[in-house]
Amino acid sequence: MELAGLSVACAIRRCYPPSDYKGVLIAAGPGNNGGDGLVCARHLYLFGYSPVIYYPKRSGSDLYHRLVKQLENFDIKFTEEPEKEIADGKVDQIVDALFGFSFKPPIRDPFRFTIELFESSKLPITSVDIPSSWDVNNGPPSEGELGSNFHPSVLVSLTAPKPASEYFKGRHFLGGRFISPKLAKEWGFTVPNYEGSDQIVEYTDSRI
Ligand SMILES: NC(=O)C1=CN([C@@H]2O[C@H](COP(=O)(O)OP(=O)(O)OC[C@H]3O[C@@H](n4cnc5c(N)ncnc54)[C@H](O)[C@@H]3O)[C@@H](O)[C@H]2O)[C@@H](O)CC1
Repeated sequence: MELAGLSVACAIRRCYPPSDYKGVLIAAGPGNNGGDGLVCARHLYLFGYSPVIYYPKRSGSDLYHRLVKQLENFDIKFTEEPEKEIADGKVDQIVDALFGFSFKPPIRDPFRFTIELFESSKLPITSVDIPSSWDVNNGPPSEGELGSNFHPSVLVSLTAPKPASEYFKGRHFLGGRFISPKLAKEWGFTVPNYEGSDQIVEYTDSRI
């Protein structure tokens, strides 16, 4: 989770630098995808961004309490009103860390509101592992359903791209520099040649 969140922060740093996109709203869901978002928020802060976190359904586990505590130690702000942060001009970009591969439709509250916010927003959005509301295998919901108009500008696939990424049209990165060649072979993944201290590789790159 730590390296996954760092990978996402590195992709954001490459696409949307803090000089132009300082204010970041991180929408964190109740599972591990949300945990990646919480870790990402901490790294974004350390990279010079001003993160604000919307985390409406908190996990009760100790790991998540500790992630929240680390954020509080940096005085990183939590909000219950992400739409107000956007309306007040405090947000230049959004991180979608609501759901990853364990999402099962239909979307339940309070997340319907968040997907509507994503769909109506003109701000750049980076999705963690899978765009939230998309099915891990079949991609975006059918036309007319909530989420069918949600098309983030950046996707950071973790460990390996999921089938849904074939429907994605923006900048696509692979992150998660923690898989051993042995495990990759067992599971049929391709591990790219991450350069130097890089945590991500972009899918236009011959190293993947
Ligand atoms: N290789 C791996 O397994 C890794 C996984 N990671 C992250 O873990 C994610 C998967 O994490 P999880 O399995 O915890 O699951 P998710 O974080 O994808 O989502 C599960 C949570 O979403 C809720 N949920 C599911 N469908 C819903 C719906 N329709 N409406 C409202 N709530 C809904 C569930 O109740 C559960 O709390 C990945 O996508 C990735 O982001 C990374 O941390 C790194 C490595």
